[in-house]
Amino acid sequence: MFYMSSLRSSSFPPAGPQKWVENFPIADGVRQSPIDIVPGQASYDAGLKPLTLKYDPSTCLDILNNGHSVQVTFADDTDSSSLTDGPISGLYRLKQFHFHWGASDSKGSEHTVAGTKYPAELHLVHWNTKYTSFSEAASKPDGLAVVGVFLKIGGENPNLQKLLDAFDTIKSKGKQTSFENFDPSTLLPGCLDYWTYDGSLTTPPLYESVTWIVCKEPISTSSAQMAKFRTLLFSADGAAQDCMVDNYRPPQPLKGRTVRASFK
Ligand SMILES: NS(=O)(=O)c1cccc(F)c1F
Ligand SMILES: [Zn+2]
Repeated sequence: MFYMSSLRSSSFPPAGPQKWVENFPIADGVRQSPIDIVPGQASYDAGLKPLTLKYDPSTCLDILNNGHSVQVTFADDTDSSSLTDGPISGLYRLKQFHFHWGASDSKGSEHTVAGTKYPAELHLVHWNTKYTSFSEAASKPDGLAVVGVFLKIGGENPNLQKLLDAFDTIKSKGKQTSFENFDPSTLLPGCLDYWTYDGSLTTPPLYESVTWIVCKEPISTSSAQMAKFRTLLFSADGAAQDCMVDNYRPPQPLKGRTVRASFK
């Protein structure tokens, strides 16, 4: 079960990342995410294949404020939107994508690159079809593969704008609206060079079930577009307004893990 409910007031999630270990002891586990990626310490692996991402826009269903992020959900009853190759074996189906961002443009990403924080990070969540569902896969060591894409401040991103235009209708926690025919590949960078390592969900229940695939090249967003993310609320309609910002977990200890690079 994701995002255990809590009696506390709304914040990312109920209590900050420093408190999660109380209810989720795996928070201090051996393969926690995110991490700081140090390019000079990554190992180039010539055996790593390029990513194969095949997304069918007709599988796009809706956009949701789940009280922790904005999430776009996909129909995952067929292989129409999938990830293959890269560091994984088999086929993983796209389930959802969501974002993490900061209260200002100086922070917001979960992974960092040699200590550099980006203003936001996109996560495309896929589950291993050797299992029967996302829920079954979510707790298995090879259950999930998440593609992470950094957002940097630059020109306005017209593809991202399609999402932002829906935000006024999903301002508060629990709001969702139909969102059809969106192609998530329009949010991918031109170059799909990546770093990969074994990690976890970055939010409770923090399952150590994720093969992380973090793209080296960021996509662009404007400062005005980042401001739009910050108009979303952690809080539900009628509750005191709690701006949805800083919904990122800071980097966690590497604990001896190797980060591999698909590029020299
Ligand atoms: N931030 S995250 O990509 O690790 C993530 C969060 C919630 C559910 C997930 F399946 C997931 F992968
Ligand atoms: Zn995420």
